[in-house]
Amino acid sequence: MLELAGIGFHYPRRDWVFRGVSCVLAAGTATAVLGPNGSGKTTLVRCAAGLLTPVEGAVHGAGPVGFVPQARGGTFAYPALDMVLMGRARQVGLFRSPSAADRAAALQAMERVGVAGLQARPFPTLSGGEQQLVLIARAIAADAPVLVLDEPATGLDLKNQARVLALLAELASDGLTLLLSTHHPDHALFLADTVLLMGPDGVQAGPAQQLLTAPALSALYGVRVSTVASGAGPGRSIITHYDRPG
Ligand SMILES: Nc1ncnc2c1ncn2[C@@H]1O[C@H](COP(=O)(O)OP(=O)(O)OP(=O)(O)O)[C@@H](O)[C@H]1O
Repeated sequence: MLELAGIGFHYPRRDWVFRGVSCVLAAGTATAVLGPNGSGKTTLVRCAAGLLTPVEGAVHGAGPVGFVPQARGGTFAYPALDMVLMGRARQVGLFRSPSAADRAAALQAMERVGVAGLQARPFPTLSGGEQQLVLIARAIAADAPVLVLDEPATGLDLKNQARVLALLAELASDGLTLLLSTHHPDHALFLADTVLLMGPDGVQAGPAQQLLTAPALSALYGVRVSTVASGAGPGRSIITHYDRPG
């Protein structure tokens, strides 16, 4: 469980990114944050994960949070398995080496995400999508009751997007609390119980099925969007219409 209690944030000497965001994220549910580039999704999920301190309001949570950042290269050439083992820091403790059980948990997380075959590869030599999957495995290996993911599908092909969505749905049904930012309204429709829409007039929180409508998404992104019936998830998919100029 995680609660955002009236949180607001601005960077030093900058305008507010958002204010007054309140939302209760129950165990066993997924919450998706949507909004245009620069609307504050990363800032919000970093506040929720405890990586940034809100300027006003507070984040209440019980227990540790696993965090999946956006994959952006890597400075140190650790093997992918060692990257995932870093997720076990809480279990390993300071000044100790990972146990066989920690290595088994890391490997199991990599298998779940489908990247066990990459375990010996230096992290920076992996493709963007492969790095993203390894970072997801690292957060799963942490065994935290709350998982916060910043655009987890970025850089993933369609099959890996489907794999990650299915895995996240499974983790939510296992009882984890999930919070993710996404540029894919379809993913939010499939996965999320609750959405936070970061619009120019503030942040709207509510049930995904009520807020993810074609008019609301058209207004949020400033493009023509419609919904079609589909067999997947809640039975609706989102179509974006690309207009040629002239
Ligand atoms: N370290 C920082 N210092 C100052 N301003 C920042 C910093 N990080 C982000 N910002 C600004 O805060 C606002 C929100 O940024 P944020 O990265 O949270 O948006 P986002 O919705 O995640 O964007 P995107 O979809 O492009 O990833 C933007 O105007 C951005 O320029």
